[in-house]
Amino acid sequence: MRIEAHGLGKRFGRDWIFRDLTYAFEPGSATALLGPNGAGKSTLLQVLAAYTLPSAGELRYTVNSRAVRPEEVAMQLALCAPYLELIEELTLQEQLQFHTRFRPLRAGLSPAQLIELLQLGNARHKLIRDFSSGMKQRVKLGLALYTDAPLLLLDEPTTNLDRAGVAWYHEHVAATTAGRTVLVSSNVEEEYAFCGARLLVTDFAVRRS
Ligand SMILES: Nc1ncnc2c1ncn2[C@@H]1O[C@H](COP(=O)(O)OP(=O)(O)OP(=O)(O)O)[C@@H](O)[C@H]1O
Repeated sequence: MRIEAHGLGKRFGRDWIFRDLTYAFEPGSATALLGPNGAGKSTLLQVLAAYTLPSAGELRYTVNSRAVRPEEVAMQLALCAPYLELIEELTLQEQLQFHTRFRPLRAGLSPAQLIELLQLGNARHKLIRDFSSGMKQRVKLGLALYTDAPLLLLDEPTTNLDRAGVAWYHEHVAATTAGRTVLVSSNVEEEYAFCGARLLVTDFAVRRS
């Protein structure tokens, strides 16, 4: 997916979080959205995902030269973010089956195959509620990486992962990002090191005099 932002701005009340952001995110590129806590990385990600309306400027989305309306973007993206919840009352297998009723996985992958890729075969019948925070993060990441979508959004992707989990993340990011438009909102160098482009949100902050 190509995302073109022209003069993009977002404010909450009277406070501008960023302003005058003009940038093109290209298919096959991975971009890190960087900045200190509270800079507006997650807000920018949500505006680009068309989850939140911008306060100024325009966004244009295209997939294979076809224009995509903002309300259609949700079905073209895969997202892993701390504010996105799994369904605690389902088992892992039920969660993946539920997800694939609405969104297919890449390359015809089945929920059972994804459970193997997640290395969570022993937990397939366990309730998500009883998963550790690192196990939940691995499921959220696996669903985002392996959902068939041209836009992949990762917000603080290695949250709660141990060393083995971070290694799993690197292996599966490398296997799934080719050809997609990837945005990573992060403060942790090792989770966005693979990104070829960097966008510092504070470059678009509104200075107060
Ligand atoms: N719905 C909202 N209403 C009002 N202010 C908001 C809202 N969402 C975010 N903000 C404010 O916007 C600013 C940017 O927040 P955001 O979460 O985008 O930052 P961030 O760079 O992702 O931070 P972190 O690194 O801590 O995750 C913060 O000052 C935050 O309080």
